[in-house]
Amino acid sequence: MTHSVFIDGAVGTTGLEIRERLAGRTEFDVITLGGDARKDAAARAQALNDADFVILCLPDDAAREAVAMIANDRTRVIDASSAHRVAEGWTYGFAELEPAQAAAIAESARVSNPGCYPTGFLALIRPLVRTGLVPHDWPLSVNAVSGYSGGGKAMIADFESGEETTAHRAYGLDLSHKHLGEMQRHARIERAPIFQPAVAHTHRGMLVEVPLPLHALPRKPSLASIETALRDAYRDSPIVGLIDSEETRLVRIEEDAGTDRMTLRVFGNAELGQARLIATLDNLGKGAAGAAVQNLNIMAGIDATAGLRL
Ligand SMILES: NC(=O)C1=CN([C@@H]2O[C@H](COP(=O)(O)OP(=O)(O)OC[C@H]3O[C@@H](n4cnc5c(N)ncnc54)[C@H](OP(=O)(O)O)[C@@H]3O)[C@@H](O)[C@H]2O)C=CC1
Ligand SMILES: CC(=O)N[C@@H](CCC(=O)OP(=O)(O)O)C(=O)O
Repeated sequence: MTHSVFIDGAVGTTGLEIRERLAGRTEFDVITLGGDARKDAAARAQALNDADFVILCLPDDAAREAVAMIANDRTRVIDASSAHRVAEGWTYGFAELEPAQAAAIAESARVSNPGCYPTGFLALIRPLVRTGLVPHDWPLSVNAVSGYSGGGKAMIADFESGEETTAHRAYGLDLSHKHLGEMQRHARIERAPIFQPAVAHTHRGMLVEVPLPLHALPRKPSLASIETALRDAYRDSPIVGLIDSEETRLVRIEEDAGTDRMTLRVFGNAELGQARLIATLDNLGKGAAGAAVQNLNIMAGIDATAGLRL
């Protein structure tokens, strides 16, 4: 059976990456709009209603508009934007997050892709909260660096034109980044973490870190118990995995760039009771296009890893 898939925003950074992953897939008939039609309301409304699946690779407002244009009960939506990540009636499209999440995605008509930073943060923290090693009210923080493609076409142009020459810049300085809501909601914690994002002068890739003072946590978990909780959570995943970090001395932002996988590592100093958890992923891979294609596969009842770069 062939499913029709309309990519709205197909010439943007995320849209192009999804097209590459779906090229040559016989299960899907990919529809895109070219030229003036790609922003023409009537052409988009028709494509949105004709398709079995729609993948929205648009700014938030345009994504909300696109959803409002769907006037049938058949078309199923995957939204790559941040418009619906904590919205009523939407399933959070992070298949590995909870034991029943992939099944919920498979049944859903409205799936929201996670943000790239929350993908790293939640992968590290949710299993620790679920198992009680980190309490729901613990004051968490997350430090993260992204490649500049995380800012889409506009940021790519800034860095590649030479207008922005920095090696590394911190932002989100008002501590109100748009990813806070989904981090809090889906980690199931009582307060948003202190989030310290930055952009590096590299095209793609991410390094997301959560520091944990183990000595101060109520259960005083060991590094080994943190590692076990994470290993157990992703034991069956071909996409998210914990690697043994004993011999690791450096972690590069590009570690998983160009792939759709995510790698977790636990470092620490047992004597001081301190841990440093690190996730690496590609902002355009598991952070965007890889997750969208994974969700599409799951919703279509196909092997979740089909077409992914692992
Ligand atoms: N880049 C990343 O790493 C990630 C991005 N995302 C999210 O994915 C979405 C897309 O981001 P990204 O690909 O980076 O952004 P880009 O700016 O690269 O692409 C967005 C595309 O949407 C098009 N567009 C804008 N408004 C409309 C409209 N009204 N109708 C039709 N097309 C429209 C733009 O057209 P034009 O070409 O004319 O500007 C552009 O091609 C965003 O919501 C972003 O937040 C999510 C995770 C990671
Ligand atoms: C480097 C950079 O600017 N990154 C983007 C997030 C990219 C991402 O996850 O996209 P969503 O907009 O879909 O959440 C930012 O911080 O706003």
